[in-house]
Parts: sequence; structure tokens; C-alpha cells
Amino acid sequence: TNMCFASQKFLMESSLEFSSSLGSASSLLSRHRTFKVLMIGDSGVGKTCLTHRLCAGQFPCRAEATIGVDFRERTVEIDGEKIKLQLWDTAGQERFRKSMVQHYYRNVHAVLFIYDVTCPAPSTDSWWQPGQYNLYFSFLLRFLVGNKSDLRVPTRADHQVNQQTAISFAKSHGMMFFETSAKIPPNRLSKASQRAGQTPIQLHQIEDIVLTVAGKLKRHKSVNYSSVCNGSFKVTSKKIAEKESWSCC
Ligand SMILES: Nc1nc2c(ncn2[C@@H]2O[C@H](COP(=O)(O)OP(=O)(O)OP(=O)(O)O)[C@@H](O)[C@H]2O)c(=O)[nH]1
Repeated sequence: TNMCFASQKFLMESSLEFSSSLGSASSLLSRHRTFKVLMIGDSGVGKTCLTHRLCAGQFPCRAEATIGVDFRERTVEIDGEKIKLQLWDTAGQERFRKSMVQHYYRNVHAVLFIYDVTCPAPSTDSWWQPGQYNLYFSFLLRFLVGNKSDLRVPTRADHQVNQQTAISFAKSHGMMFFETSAKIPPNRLSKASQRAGQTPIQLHQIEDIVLTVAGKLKRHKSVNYSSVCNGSFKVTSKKIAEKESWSCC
């Protein structure tokens, strides 16, 4: 993880930008919306690696503890519209989380709560603290992502987070659920768990996660044109409470 105290000048508002001159047909074709997505989770769960994988398609050869906040971007096209995801990789270590990360909660559109499937917490509620985060995030799109599925060992189920428990937890907190591996592209269903005669583990491809998050964001937001600056439209997002009931994919 690079040490990077991201500058406030970077797109703190959701924006609909027209990269070429206003009013021309080509500007309409090249428009895109930018959405800020926070990656949150305990230290070592793989936020940085997942951010790299989601944005660059690669697992980083070296990952160090994040200090402060770093971000990476990925643009995808959904139904003819370019959606830019700006993934903000926050520090998992408590000392950084408390002091700095909250500064970056502003103008967030979605949150990915990451946990390590090989590290069961004493209770599901301690993966993240709804009480603490609800204040900021209750109106946002929220996703629960189990990472490091490649490290699951069927014979050691008691040392891993039960997927059904995680799915129930996600549903009860209005989150969409994914389980994946930033390191090794997972098969959709864990063959190991099938062999062991257990409930098959559902696994999600990184690309599916990117497209689902972008698609949900595209449908979740409505925009208000608020100002025009520097030859580009600046559009402020109007946040709408999500009515849709989530289901696991
Ligand atoms: N096997 C496996 N290892 C992973 C995976 N994702 C991350 N790791 C490893 O887990 C360790 C921690 O990864 P990071 O991405 O730095 O974790 P982080 O959540 O960003 O940690 P902080 O910056 O301290 O908050 C590294 O050694 C990674 O190589 C994965 O999907 N599978």
C-alpha cells in the first residue's frame, strides 16, 4: 500500500463530467459519473489487494499496511453510460482509522465492508459495528465482502466464517453479499466444499463484483445539476434511501 494522504481536491462530490466542450454531441457521448466507494475492514483482511484487483485486475506483489487513505479508479460501461468507481482504500489499523479515516466519509456513495473468511469474529456483529457506521452509512449502498476464499479449507470449517451466517448478517443489515478472493480467481462454487459434502460455498468473480457495484450505483442515484465550472458540468448527487430489498447473488 502506498502511503498517500489523498488531497481534498480530488472529487469529493459526485460529478457528472463532460470532458469536451459543453453542448456538443461528442460531449454527451463522453459523459461519465464518478462514484466514491469506501473500502472498510479490519487490518489485514485484504482491502488493498482487493482494491488493486478490482481496479487494475491484478493482485499486488507487495502489500504493506495502509496509512491513512489511498484510492484507485476503475471505469466501466453500464448500459451505454460510463461509470467511474473511485475506490478509497482506508487503513484498517485502529490508530489510523479513528484519527483520519472519518475525514473521508464525506460524499461517499457506497461502502464495501471487507472481512477475511479465514478469521471468524467472536460474533458476526463485530465484523463491523453498525452502531458506529450507521450514522454515516445507513442511506448508502452497502456491500459485505468475504475475502481470501482461496484459503478456505473444508476440513477446518470451525476456523472460518460460515457463509450462510455471513449472508444472513448481510441481509439483516441491508447489504448485498459477495465472497471472493483477491489472489486467485474463484470458481463460482467451491469444489472443495462440494467434495466434502457440505453446503457449497458461493463465490463471486472480481469482475462480477465491479459490474454489480457500478450497476447498483447507476440505478441508485439521481442527479441535480448544480453548477457549471471550468467548462464542465458539476452535478451534485441527491441521495435516495434504497427501497429495494437486497438479495444475495
Ligand atoms: N491468500 C490470500 N491472501 C490475501 C488475499 N487478499 C489479501 N491477501 C494477503 O493478506 C495480507 C494483507 O493484505 P492487505 O491488502 O494489505 O490488507 P489490508 O486490509 O489493506 O490491511 P491494512 O492496510 O492494514 O488495513 C497480504 O499479505 C496479502 O497478500 C486473498 O484473497 N487471498
